[in-house]
Amino acid sequence: MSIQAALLDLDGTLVDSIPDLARAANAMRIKLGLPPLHQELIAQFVGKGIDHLVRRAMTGGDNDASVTDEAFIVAREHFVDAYHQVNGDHATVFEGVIDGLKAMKTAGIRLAVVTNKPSVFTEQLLIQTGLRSFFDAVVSGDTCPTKKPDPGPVLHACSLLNAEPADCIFIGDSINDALAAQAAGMPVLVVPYGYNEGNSVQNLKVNDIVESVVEAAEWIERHNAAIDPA
Ligand SMILES: O=C(O)COP(=O)(O)O
Ligand SMILES: [Mg+2]
Repeated sequence: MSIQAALLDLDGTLVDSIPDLARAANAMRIKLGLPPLHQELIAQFVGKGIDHLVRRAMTGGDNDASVTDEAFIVAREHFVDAYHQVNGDHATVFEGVIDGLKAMKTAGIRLAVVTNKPSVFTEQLLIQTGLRSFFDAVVSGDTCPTKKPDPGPVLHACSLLNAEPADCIFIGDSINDALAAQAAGMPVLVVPYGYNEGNSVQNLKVNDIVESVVEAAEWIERHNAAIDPA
């Protein structure tokens, strides 16, 4: 079947949101009496939703350090307050995103965002960056009972788009996207410029690595032309 819909990840694929996420994480740390962390380290904590980011930012990435539920609740509130204030301020749309989305739209491909970011922040960021109107559906980290790498949010996006998973493709930047898309039964392309928890995308099991969303649009066009030559 030809590809009829594309599901795109947000942080690290469409938008470089690290400057704002790092500001909010460091504002949280300062409230907790902790020194700020380097932006590059904070970037490794992004991709599994904000609860994961808050926990990792509290411990400075030390997986063995324990965080009490009470301390986590306080820290999360600090993070959410700070991120509300800065979300979108220093975020930039990656090169090739607008042209790639336009090309897919022109080709009749329906588009959805599937992100682990909570919906209040997703909507704010999509509107502020001017990307919201490209998308027929948006699934955020709190839309479904589970987050990526679980396939639940990916399958939910398919049903919102009225598309079978086998007729969709996922475009993301991390292992969470690759695992969720594969478990949902669709091919996945990854971009190398995102976060992927500090690891290279070269080792991910994906259908292809594309340099940009424009290249992803070209990949889909080639795929569809091979299946259904005009
Ligand atoms: O961890 C996050 O909040 C961002 O996640 P995303 O890469 O799924 O957009
Ligand atoms: Mg991402």
